[in-house]
Amino acid sequence: MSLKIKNLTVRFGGQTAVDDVSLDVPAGQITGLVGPNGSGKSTVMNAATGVLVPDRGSIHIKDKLLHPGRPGDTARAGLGRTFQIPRLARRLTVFQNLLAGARDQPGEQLFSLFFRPRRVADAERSIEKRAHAILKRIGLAAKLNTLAGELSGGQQKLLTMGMLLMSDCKVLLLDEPAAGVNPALIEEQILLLQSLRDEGRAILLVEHNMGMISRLCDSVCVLDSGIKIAHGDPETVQRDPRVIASYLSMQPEQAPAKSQEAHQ
Ligand SMILES: Nc1ncnc2c1ncn2[C@@H]1O[C@H](COP(=O)(O)OP(=O)(O)OP(=O)(O)O)[C@@H](O)[C@H]1O
Repeated sequence: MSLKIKNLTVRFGGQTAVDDVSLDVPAGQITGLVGPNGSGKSTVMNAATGVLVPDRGSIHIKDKLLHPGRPGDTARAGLGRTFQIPRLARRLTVFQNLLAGARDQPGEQLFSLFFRPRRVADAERSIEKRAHAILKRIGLAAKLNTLAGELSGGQQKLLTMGMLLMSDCKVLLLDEPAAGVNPALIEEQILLLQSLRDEGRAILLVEHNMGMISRLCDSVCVLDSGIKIAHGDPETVQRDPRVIASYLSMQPEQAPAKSQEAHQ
């Protein structure tokens, strides 16, 4: 299942945050979305998830046009996202957070709850089984009873990815999964993302960590002031003079070299 963003333009008042950006996020690939702070990456993500209605352009999943401003429809179509700051129920356990990530649980419907109790119990057992398998996969099996708020930042990010897997999202938008995460957990994230790609999921990865981008991405799209200035394989893009110029004009704390240091 692929994601296509066509001719996206988003304005905030007089400011154009994203200017006629088109982007394909194919199934079975990891597509990077990079650019200096304020270049429009989150705005693209917000338009793709349907929480933001663009001034122009359209979003398609598996060639089906999505109606802007209807995030519920977008989620049902199989798209899920994580955030720079993980959104979790911090006072629930890791396992409870995962269970909350499952969609279409029959126990949520009063009719099923009262008149089809066996079906509800069977569904709950299968959801719990899936949650255990996902816990293993994200490396948090030993933490199932830990409160989500007590996990490290990196573990919280792994948990939010696990929640997307609970709802079996086929298109994953990941917002800076490596930011503030220790190098050992970044390695776990990389292995997880490679396996998700190999399963045929489409992944859009927003990340300042250029080491992670180079290792993982099949292609990279670079934004600068809302404009797409380059798109291609990571090596070619990093040698592109417009990309170099764009990053050279960044503040030192945003520059890719710093992210690479954090990665090493
Ligand atoms: N809700 C909003 N209202 C007004 N301006 C906004 C809004 N959201 C974003 N912007 C502006 O749009 C531009 C693009 O912002 P955006 O957050 O998409 O960039 P970004 O590349 O994700 O940045 P960062 O790397 O810091 O997360 C910025 O100039 C920002 O100030």
